[in-house]
Amino acid sequence: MPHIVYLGLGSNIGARHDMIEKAIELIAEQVGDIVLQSALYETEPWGFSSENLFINGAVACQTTLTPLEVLQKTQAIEKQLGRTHKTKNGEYEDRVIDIDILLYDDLHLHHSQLVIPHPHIAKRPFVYQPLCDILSKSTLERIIGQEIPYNKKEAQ
Ligand SMILES: Nc1nc2c(c(=O)[nH]1)N=C(CO)CN2
Repeated sequence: MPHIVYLGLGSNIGARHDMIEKAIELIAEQVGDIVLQSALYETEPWGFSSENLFINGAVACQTTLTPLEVLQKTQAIEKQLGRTHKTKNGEYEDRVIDIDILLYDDLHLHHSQLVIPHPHIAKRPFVYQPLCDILSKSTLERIIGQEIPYNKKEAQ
């Protein structure tokens, strides 16, 4: 039975658009067909300071993998694309590529390595803006059980 996994993508150093595109190609090969793809947005670093703006996007991917298998694949793809480590002292830092699992169908999962839905969707515009390109805000709010402070028309 196929599932739909929503992934968030971000890059703020190097060839940012190329990195995101390359990540999407590898996701299509290793996780499953991309069924929807958001616009790419240039965003201010959120939660830390850096002069390097991010490119953020999101995709919906049809997969037969389990959530933990998706995590293994996306972490392997991050490594393939040159990501060396996740964080330094638990603080955010510049990164060539970041792939986050945002949603997996309407599953709620609490695992030591993985929490789904991604716990910070509702407070991170760089996550919910692209996600709302490919999923209705009301569906997203129903799945996460929280309201999203977002108005697509005002955001143009
Ligand atoms: N704009 C933006 N800010 C961030 C991002 C990101 O992808 N985009 N990722 C972070 C850690 O995951 C921390 N801050």
